[in-house]
Amino acid sequence: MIKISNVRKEFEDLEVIKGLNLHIQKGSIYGLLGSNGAGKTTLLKLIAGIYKQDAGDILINDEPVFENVNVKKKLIFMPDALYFFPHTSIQQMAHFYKHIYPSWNEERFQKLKEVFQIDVHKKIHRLSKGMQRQVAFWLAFSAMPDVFVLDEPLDGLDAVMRQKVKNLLVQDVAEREMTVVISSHNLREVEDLCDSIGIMHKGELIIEKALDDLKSDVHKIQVAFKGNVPLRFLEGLNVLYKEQRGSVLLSIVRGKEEHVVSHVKKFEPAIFDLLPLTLEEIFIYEMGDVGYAIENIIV
Ligand SMILES: Nc1ncnc2c1ncn2[C@@H]1O[C@H](COP(=O)(O)OP(=O)(O)OP(=O)(O)O)[C@@H](O)[C@H]1O
Repeated sequence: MIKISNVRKEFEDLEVIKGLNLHIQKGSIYGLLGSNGAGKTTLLKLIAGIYKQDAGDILINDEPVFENVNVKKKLIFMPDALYFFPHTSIQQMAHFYKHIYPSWNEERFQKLKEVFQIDVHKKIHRLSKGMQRQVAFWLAFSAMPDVFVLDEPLDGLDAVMRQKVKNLLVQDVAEREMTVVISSHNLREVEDLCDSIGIMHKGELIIEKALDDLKSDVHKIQVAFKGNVPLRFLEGLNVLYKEQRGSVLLSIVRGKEEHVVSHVKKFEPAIFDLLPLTLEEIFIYEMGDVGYAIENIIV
């Protein structure tokens, strides 16, 4: 669906995207994570055809996106800083969208009044930040895009509205295979929503995996032994991090769960817990691996 091959982008001699490759399946919700300044917004703007890459290809359904009306009429980009025409009402903006997006669904726009409950005659620039964000979603969902690219989209929405918007997103993915690319620093939200994850750092994609694979590959283990930790205990494990807290040894290990469990049990620990890592913990570990670490990653 979305295919990015060897893409590079520079701003004034600063290489912001460094030969990046990415493949996003149709009907997938792809979460783009990364450190500040990693290049996420730049990448999203390249995918949306707002920026032109200096090298490489960006294809949506096998067509280049930049200055391609055919692709852009089926794609919506929601930036982190929203922009609406000044002095325009929701109704007028809907009218504008109707002429831009051939798949605009007026019935859906009317129906979504029940969800968003804002007077369509209100001038958008007079609404609160969160309400403006609601209007952006309202218009986007009514335009029925095939591809929805969102940069930090849920910021500013209250918890109830966040849930409603997430439900609408998931519904569009399930019912008509909309493809979603979403960047966020809220990892819990990404964990709820996304099926695939890409982690960026300094213009590169350092990890790209299905969320389930990412989570089943790394574990947190807590063990305690009657005496000292047996000498060869850690040797058979792929240890990413370890920390002794009193008699308990906490470690993060990579590998299949069955292998980890059978290895640990051979040493007959007095206490043994194997816990899944949250996406937040995986993110922090992976960033640590590329030199972007904090002191203590076990929480
Ligand atoms: N229009 C621009 N002109 C010059 N430099 C830019 C421009 N846009 C982005 N950059 C630079 O590109 C780098 C990546 O910025 P980008 O906004 O893509 O990062 P990000 O991953 O979205 O960051 P954050 O998580 O902090 O929002 C930064 O060093 C930024 O200063």
